[in-house]
Amino acid sequence: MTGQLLAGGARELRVTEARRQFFEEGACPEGELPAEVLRSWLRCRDSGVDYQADGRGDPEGRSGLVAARERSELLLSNASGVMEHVFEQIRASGSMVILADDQGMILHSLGDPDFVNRAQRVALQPGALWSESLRGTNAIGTTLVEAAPVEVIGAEHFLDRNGILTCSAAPVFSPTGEVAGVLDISGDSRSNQRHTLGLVRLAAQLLEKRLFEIQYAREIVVAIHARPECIGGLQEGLLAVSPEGRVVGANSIARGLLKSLPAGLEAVDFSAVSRLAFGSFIDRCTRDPYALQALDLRCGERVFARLRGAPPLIGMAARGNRPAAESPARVQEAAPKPCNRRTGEITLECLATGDPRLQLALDRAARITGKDIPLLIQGESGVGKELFARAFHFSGPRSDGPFVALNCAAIPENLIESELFGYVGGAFTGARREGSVGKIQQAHGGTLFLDEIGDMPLGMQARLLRVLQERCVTPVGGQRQIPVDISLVCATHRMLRDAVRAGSFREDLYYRVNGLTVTVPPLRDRTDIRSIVANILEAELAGTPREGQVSIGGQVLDFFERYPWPGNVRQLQNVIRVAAALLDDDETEILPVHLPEELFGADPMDDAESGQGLLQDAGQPPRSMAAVMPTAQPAPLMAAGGARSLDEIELEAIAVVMREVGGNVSAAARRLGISRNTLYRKIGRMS
Ligand SMILES: Nc1ncnc2c1ncn2[C@@H]1O[C@H](COP(=O)(O)OP(=O)(O)OP(=O)(O)O)[C@@H](O)[C@H]1O
Repeated sequence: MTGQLLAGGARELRVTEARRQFFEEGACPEGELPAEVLRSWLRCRDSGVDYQADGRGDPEGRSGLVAARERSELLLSNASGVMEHVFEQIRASGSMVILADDQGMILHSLGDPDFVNRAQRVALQPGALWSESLRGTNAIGTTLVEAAPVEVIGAEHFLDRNGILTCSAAPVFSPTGEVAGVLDISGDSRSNQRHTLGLVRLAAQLLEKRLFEIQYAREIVVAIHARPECIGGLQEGLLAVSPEGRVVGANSIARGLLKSLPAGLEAVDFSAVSRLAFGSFIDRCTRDPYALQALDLRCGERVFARLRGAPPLIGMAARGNRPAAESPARVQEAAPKPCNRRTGEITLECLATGDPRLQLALDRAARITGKDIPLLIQGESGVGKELFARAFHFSGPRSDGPFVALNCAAIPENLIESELFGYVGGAFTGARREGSVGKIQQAHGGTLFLDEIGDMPLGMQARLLRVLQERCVTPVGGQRQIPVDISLVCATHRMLRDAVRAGSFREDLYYRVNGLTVTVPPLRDRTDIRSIVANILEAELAGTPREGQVSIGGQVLDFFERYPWPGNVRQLQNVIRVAAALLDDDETEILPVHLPEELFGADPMDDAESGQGLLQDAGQPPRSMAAVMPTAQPAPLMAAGGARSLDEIELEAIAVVMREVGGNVSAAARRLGISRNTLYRKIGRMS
């Protein structure tokens, strides 16, 4: 403390001497004063401010104050809470907290009565103008000029009469980057506190944040910071972005991070500050609203980012690359989107590969896109119901909105409620402090896909019905109803009508969810297997060096067309994935040898023992891959043309053993005394 006093005393002496040199000798005492104070002294001298003045600058009349307060109403009404909070920290320190507008007019103050009386003697009170041009160097006026926090202690004030003050001030920036006002803490020059400037800076940031949140309550707000742990705290940068991807607001921290935002923000596109397009950012956030996304900025820095606010805003954003007023009819006229099977962005048209039953379902679904009619998709497991639902979503006017899927059979009954409806912070033990946004809300502006709706618990069915009727959702533990705008698509592998009869599915919900019912046929009944295979292979190899290089052998395709596919398209997809992975570097055709072992007869439906097999009757579905192995009739060692080659004999031996073991490669390898890999290689030569 004594040290601090001594340091304070030495500083005072230095400033007194600098003052003498400046005013009496016209010198510029560099190094003796903080740079911003010296800059200010020079400005004051250049503009003719009289440092000995004492009669100027009395408070404006009451009408001036009323007008100024009206002009800064938003600032004033939001500042009082912050000011009270700051005042609590400095109470009894002989100080006051002051809010001034962007001209330096004091709008409001809170202070210790003792100091308030003394402050009034120098007109530090509401209604007084503390611009630098009027009162010389002072924390409020100089902060406005410098647009940065400033501390002015004792004799550093330009006017002699203000030497009794010590003042610390920080600018409050508007969300468009202009200085909207100044927060200041002033006290007796003898009681300068070291941390005051830090405190007033924090308070200004808090106020800025509040103003930002109010102004952009309806916009998409993105929180950013270079350090992930700062997101959610006072230090986070905030960006407000319009649904079209235009940055319309940024707090001062975000401006610091982005480096090149102009004040006023006219026409700044998100892509001008970030390398990741706004639509892609929104997509990532929609997939996981709580994950931090890394954003590489155009200025070369990397920050972490998270969407703030309720997901309804996400929906609006995602839709927003097109004007809100655009009619569904026009949207449908737009050029069809190309299929992207890897990202799941496909349309109903992409799914039309020639099967007449599926075509009927596609045509009917296409007629209701953009209409408020719920779609119910029926079909066995793995037939492509979710893919159908996605295609329906991407074929309609909501295609730029989120597609949010929930499998009602895959999550425990006690979690469905919070997954679907979300919850507020502290709603139950183990709940996240910040709460969680449910799938229904996440789907706002887009499509909610409820897979296996028939497995939804009855209690949940009642709540879902209410949401569908009222178009509002109330998170678990919350009171507020949040409006939602969703298109509903449900899927089930069982007959919902039977579930209604059995009492496990509510009849009223049944009628709500099946506006239109379509059925996706099982793979064994489809006539377009070759097209599906081609699509799967293409998607599987896309982006790899083998893209477009691999084909599927005729024998394998024949087998695929006759196999019953109990696991439907999902099983077929796995088979092709494995086969593609088993290809050697120099192989470009998928052959029987590349197919997974279970298709070779390990299957319980294996028909090897039934005597059926290698030579199938046309039209008879094979039960195993053994059925498509080459015919293996034992042949004599000597043929008509003389002794046969060792290769031929070896291949025949393999074919005989394969037949005996019903196509089971492991068993055949054991019996032949060679490894499975060697056997695979040799079988490859046979095909
Ligand atoms: N026509 C198709 N072409 C290519 N791949 C397809 C096709 N139909 C479905 N698939 C693929 O098959 C897999 C299973 O499809 P999907 O998940 O849509 O089936 P589902 O009927 O919803 O399954 P479940 O009943 O188990 O939920 C997915 O990986 C999907 O991409």
